[in-house]
Amino acid sequence: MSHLPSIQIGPFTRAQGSIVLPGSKSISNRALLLAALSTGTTTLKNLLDADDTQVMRNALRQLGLTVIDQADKVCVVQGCGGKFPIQEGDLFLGNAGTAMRPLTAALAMQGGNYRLSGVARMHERPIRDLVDGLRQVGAKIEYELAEGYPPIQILAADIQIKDVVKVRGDVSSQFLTALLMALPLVAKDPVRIEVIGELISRPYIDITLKLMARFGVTVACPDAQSFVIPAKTSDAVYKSPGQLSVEGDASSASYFLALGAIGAGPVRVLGVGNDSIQGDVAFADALALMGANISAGEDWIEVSGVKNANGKLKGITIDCTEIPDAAMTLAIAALFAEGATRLNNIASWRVKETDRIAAMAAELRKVGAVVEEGADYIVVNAPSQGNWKSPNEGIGTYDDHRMAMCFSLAAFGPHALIINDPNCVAKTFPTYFAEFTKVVS
Ligand SMILES: O=C(O)C1=C[C@@H](OP(=O)(O)O)[C@@H](O)[C@H](O)C1
Ligand SMILES: C=C(OP(=O)(O)O)C(=O)O
Repeated sequence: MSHLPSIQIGPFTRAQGSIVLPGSKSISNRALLLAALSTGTTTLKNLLDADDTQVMRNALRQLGLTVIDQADKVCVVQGCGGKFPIQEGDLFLGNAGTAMRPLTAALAMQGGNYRLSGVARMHERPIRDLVDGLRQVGAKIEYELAEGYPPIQILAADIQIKDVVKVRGDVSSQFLTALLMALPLVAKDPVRIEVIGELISRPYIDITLKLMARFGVTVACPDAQSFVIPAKTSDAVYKSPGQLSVEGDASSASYFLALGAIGAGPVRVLGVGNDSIQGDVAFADALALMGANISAGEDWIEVSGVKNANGKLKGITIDCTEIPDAAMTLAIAALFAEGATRLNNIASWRVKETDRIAAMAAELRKVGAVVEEGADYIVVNAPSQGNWKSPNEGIGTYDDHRMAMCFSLAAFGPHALIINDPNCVAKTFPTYFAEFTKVVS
């Protein structure tokens, strides 16, 4: 997508309306890979159409899969029964963690030769814990540039499955997700994956387990740190469920829910609700703690203003380990809150699309907020009366879709705001600004 240098938006005072959410990135990329690895044909409905899912689809096509995009966000995948038709390739995976990490593990099980690379930032995002996990079962993986980071080369190897595979879970949950999805391809006997140390972003593991179950593989969880993959009973482990509907993206929902609170609402998101399998729906609970008026049904959530007597949100202290992505939206909601908002346990922000703690602190300060940042936390105090600013150079977005989407909400301050490189939203939500414009005034 072409990159618009910048846009000017706001100032806005009202937000009202409803939005049909694009499909969940996390569910879309898992479903694409599992459909590719399974026997049978899978029709995926409401698949996210964005950069992250495009690189996954392209990679699968390069590996010899038939992946057909149809009208109305339907995508049909013909599964290969576990063995990719093409056993070599040079795959470009952009900045999609949900493509890079799971594909690394699935390809390491294939016995072929592959190279995986991405954009410059992807080459600064860690993958060592996953590679260490895969090496325990005999995978041959080499780092092309810096040790511990993509690009990587996967070399043909004889996979020797072990009873126990250990993986660290404190840098990214995507390493465990990748092992969970890949090891059933080779498990002649049950394999136990043991998580060493803390497991962050746990709700994403639950998404993985639920989707694997939809494709016929049930993982047992004897305790919070252990996952037992069953022995494969036939050559093809994953079986297509036929059809799968992708929920709306709960992280994308967070911007509109926050709008409903700061712009009086009501703003309703359609596509996620009480029945969601995504951890980021808990963002609505965090917003409720700040004083927002929330209601929800099976597949919708609505926010209509704030119930606090002074009509303002109030600052909270909250552990964000389970909602790393939506937590960024809390940092922006803090601009409209009375009292400090402290987000704890967000160390993983530093290894995502950009160093999100540093980026968030720098740009929040530009609009006048008083910010304290630490290794794994951020404290945000709203600009005091008369101290809101609108930087002439614009708000930097650091090629991070969430920075652009978050800072669109800062246009509810007293000034118009320039957002630089707004098209970086294409990673997960290409139509974000068009949808945003429909609900704000
Ligand atoms: O597995 C997933 O779909 C994701 C896991 C999370 O990453 P970490 O586990 O690295 O926190 C999240 O931030 C990312 O956007 C999507
Ligand atoms: C961290 C994110 O992406 P990724 O899937 O690339 O890790 C994100 O979307 O906020």
